[in-house]
Amino acid sequence: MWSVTLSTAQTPEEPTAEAARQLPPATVSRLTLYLRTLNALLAEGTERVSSEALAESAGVGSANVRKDLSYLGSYGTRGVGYEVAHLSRKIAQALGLTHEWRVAIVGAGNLGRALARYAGFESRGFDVVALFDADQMLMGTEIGWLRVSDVADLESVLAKTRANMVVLALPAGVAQSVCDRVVGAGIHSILSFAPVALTVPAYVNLRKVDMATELQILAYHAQRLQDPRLEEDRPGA
Ligand SMILES: NC(=O)c1ccc[n+]([C@@H]2O[C@H](COP(=O)([O-])OP(=O)(O)OC[C@H]3O[C@@H](n4cnc5c(N)ncnc54)[C@H](O)[C@@H]3O)[C@@H](O)[C@H]2O)c1
Repeated sequence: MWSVTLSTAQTPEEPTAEAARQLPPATVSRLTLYLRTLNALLAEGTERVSSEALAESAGVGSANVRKDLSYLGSYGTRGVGYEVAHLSRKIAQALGLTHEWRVAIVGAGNLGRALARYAGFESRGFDVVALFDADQMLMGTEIGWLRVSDVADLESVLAKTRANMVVLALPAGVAQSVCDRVVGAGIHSILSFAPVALTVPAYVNLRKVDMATELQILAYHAQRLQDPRLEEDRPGA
């Protein structure tokens, strides 16, 4: 499962009580939201932000913000709030975004192509460095600023491009065997869109994106809100 180990020994500002601290998964998710907001504030030259303003823009409660940021040793100052640039740096550090993340996408179909063309990854710290497929018709074609590489050369291209993260945008039937090769090539961070359970060694971080499951969860909540027996659960009730 995804987890972030926060090293606390990097700068004098980090808490020193523990060598490393694991952030709760919900905190990790919210930190990404705060970071997006903070980066927008930085871009417009805002220097300080209150926990209330940060909470509102991230769509969470301000108590959550204070708790989440306290894991990072950032407590803000009453009446003054948080310093935007400092907090943005701290969150990026906690999320490992100060590392160089070089992402390879395997599968240059509808999804892989859309991901390869998406310009928004770079600004969030992820360089897409390679795109693979098995279809010989696609070899060498340009998608975004990448040329499709043959998956037969997976290991050598991953090494040459210094990729350290892989996205699998493959049919379910081939995902495990490609995943095994990716792990064998030394990649420890994998994001899979394939609708299949993949097995990886314990030292590999595997995340699965399943939009259909998310939609089902949304449908469940929508249906609950329509149930007359649950009147009191409705917003504004
Ligand atoms: N999780 C989600 O929310 C979500 C959303 C959309 C699609 N998907 C899944 O993502 C995957 C890709 O979807 P798509 O619409 O792009 O499919 P697609 O059929 O358009 O693309 C799949 C690509 O994988 C390539 N491929 C097949 N075997 C390969 C191999 N061994 N090595 C490298 N490339 C290989 C094919 O040539 C093709 O270009 C599917 O499994 C789909 O179910 C998931």
